[in-house]
Amino acid sequence: MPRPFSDHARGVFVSVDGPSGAGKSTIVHHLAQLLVADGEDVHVTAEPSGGPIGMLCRELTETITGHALACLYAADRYHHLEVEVRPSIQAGRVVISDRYIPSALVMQRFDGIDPAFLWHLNAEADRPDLAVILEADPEVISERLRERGPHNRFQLTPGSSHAEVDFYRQATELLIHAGFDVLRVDCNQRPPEQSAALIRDRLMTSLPAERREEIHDPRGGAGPATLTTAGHQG
Ligand SMILES: Nc1ncnc2c1ncn2[C@@H]1O[C@H](COP(=O)(O)OP(=O)(O)O)[C@@H](O)[C@H]1O
Ligand SMILES: Cc1cn([C@H]2C[C@H](O)[C@@H](COP(=O)(O)OP(=O)(O)O)O2)c(=O)[nH]c1=O
Repeated sequence: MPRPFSDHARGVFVSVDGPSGAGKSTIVHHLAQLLVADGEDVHVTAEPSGGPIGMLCRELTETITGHALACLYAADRYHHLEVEVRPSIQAGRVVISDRYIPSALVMQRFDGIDPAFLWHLNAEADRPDLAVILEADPEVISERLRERGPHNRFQLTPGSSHAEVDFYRQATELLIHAGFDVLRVDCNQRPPEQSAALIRDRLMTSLPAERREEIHDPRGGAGPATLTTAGHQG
């Protein structure tokens, strides 16, 4: 079962998902900067991870489909948790992952996979302390994607942004129903810096009191806040 917040030694785990072009990578970057300015040690990571299974995901997403690809992404997630995410959380860092479980509940739907299968496949992955879902209208994101060009085969299907937004809506409902702490952020009009500030503020209010006090304390002899970044950001 996913571990509750109180099991984390000191750190915090935040995931950021949302349709391609919604602004995940940009917002993750700004959020990390804000948290470092607050004195936090921050570790920015992404899925697929920079590890060996993540590399396979990147290599094979164009050629492997369906259940096999869903299992490959889930394998990467469990390995990523074990070797990178949990150790960082246990070291007291704020870990921000650009894509996590919600992306799996959405992207593999493009290959027609049953949401119940995707849910069970990911059921043992740690629950983030905060699951951020970026929301934007299909017209807004498809325009951004047109400008930058397609990143993957999912984006080549006509109307893919509409389907993706719809899949995210369903996934978000599922996550909320399962008790995830979900923060939906409307990214249609809001500049990415503002979205990042909103997430940071929400993070502060949902942290246990003793952790909030630590953040607001001057670091004293603790040394400067650090920002580490895993390879292969999205
Ligand atoms: N709120 C926003 N308003 C306008 N442009 C944005 C906004 N957020 C992101 N962008 C732009 O949209 C593009 C996609 O952003 P990116 O962060 O790569 O999205 P994602 O990681 O979700 O695919 C980038 O060119 C980025 O500068
Ligand atoms: C985490 C995850 C990613 N993916 C896919 C979606 C993207 O095609 C790719 C992530 O690449 P990324 O570089 O983040 O894509 P983008 O810039 O478009 O956001 O991996 C899945 O299919 N399932 C998953 O569980």
